[in-house]
Amino acid sequence: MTTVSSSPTSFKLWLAAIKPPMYTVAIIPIWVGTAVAVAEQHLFNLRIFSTFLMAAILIIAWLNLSNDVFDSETGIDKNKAHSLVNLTGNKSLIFSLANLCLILGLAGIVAIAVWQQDVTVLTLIIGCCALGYSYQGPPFRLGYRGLGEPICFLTFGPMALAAAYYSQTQSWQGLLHHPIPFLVASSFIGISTSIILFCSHFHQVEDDQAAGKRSPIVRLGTQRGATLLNYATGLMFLALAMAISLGYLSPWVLLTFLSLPIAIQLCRHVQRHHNQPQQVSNCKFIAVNLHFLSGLLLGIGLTL
Ligand SMILES: C/C(=C\COP(=O)(O)OP(=O)(O)O)CCC[C@H](C)CCC[C@H](C)CCCC(C)C
Ligand SMILES: O=C(O)C1=CC(=O)c2ccccc2C1=O
Repeated sequence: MTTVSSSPTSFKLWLAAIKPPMYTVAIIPIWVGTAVAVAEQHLFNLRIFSTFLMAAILIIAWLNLSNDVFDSETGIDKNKAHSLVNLTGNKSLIFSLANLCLILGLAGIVAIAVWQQDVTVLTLIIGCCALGYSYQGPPFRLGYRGLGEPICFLTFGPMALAAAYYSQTQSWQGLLHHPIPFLVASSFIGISTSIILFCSHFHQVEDDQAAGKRSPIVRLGTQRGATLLNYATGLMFLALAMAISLGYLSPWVLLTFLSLPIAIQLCRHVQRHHNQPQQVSNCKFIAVNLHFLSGLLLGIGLTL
């Protein structure tokens, strides 16, 4: 078990275990789902938005803390010094903290349901959490079968954006009349979030194989994984460009293309280092930068 000291290395390990940049995955779907509502219905409720944002951050904290707990049970994290379970040596403490985050996060969503007298948002978010659990928790552990990316697409894309949209509008009317902006925006965010998860597998092939985890990179190999990353990234921006040129999205959405250099940096980096675990290990954080900047700009573009 790793001993906890107060050296700079230990500080870095704690930072890597807590993963502050990863919390942007909670912010962006709420931001973009709300932006679609603002663009279509000219509605914005700050109390609902800020409550939803805090609840989403707590749900991501649950997801990450419980991931370390469940992974400690399969042995997949035995070489991972920046696992919170390895750092503290106290699995039940981390599990209790995870459950506290989930309860507080869901309490925020329940508050929205009570204020609005409507359980639609709560139902969608409970669905997201159940799918998040099925990714990593027993007896499902669907991530071990390579199903993480489709789950990630569905939950962080259409489901989370629909929940954020509905929390502002309390109606599906606008979406039913003009579904294209929602479909394009939610696919964009679904793909960019799945790219983060996809990139997190490149440097872990050996540990994943040893623990019986059939991640997409274990299944495809790193070279084909790098090629698939190019296609997924290209598709994301191509769909956006088509929706803008066909007049479904405002030209302001072109602002999103300011994040294209990060997409190019990510694809080049992975193409060059896909089979060098040490060098490719930071690609997940390039993917986080791409997801954050593109999502931020997409939300701004939609509301202008
Ligand atoms: C915990 C996740 C990935 C870590 O996976 P892995 O074990 O391979 O990595 P480590 O090496 O770091 O251990 C993310 C998994 C995401 C999951 C497929 C879907 C989660 C859905 C969320 C609950 C949705 C929340 C929506 C929110 C905005 C309200
Ligand atoms: O620790 C990780 O690798 C991830 C954590 C996380 O919360 C997340 C959320 C959405 C997509 C990917 C990821 C991770 O890869």
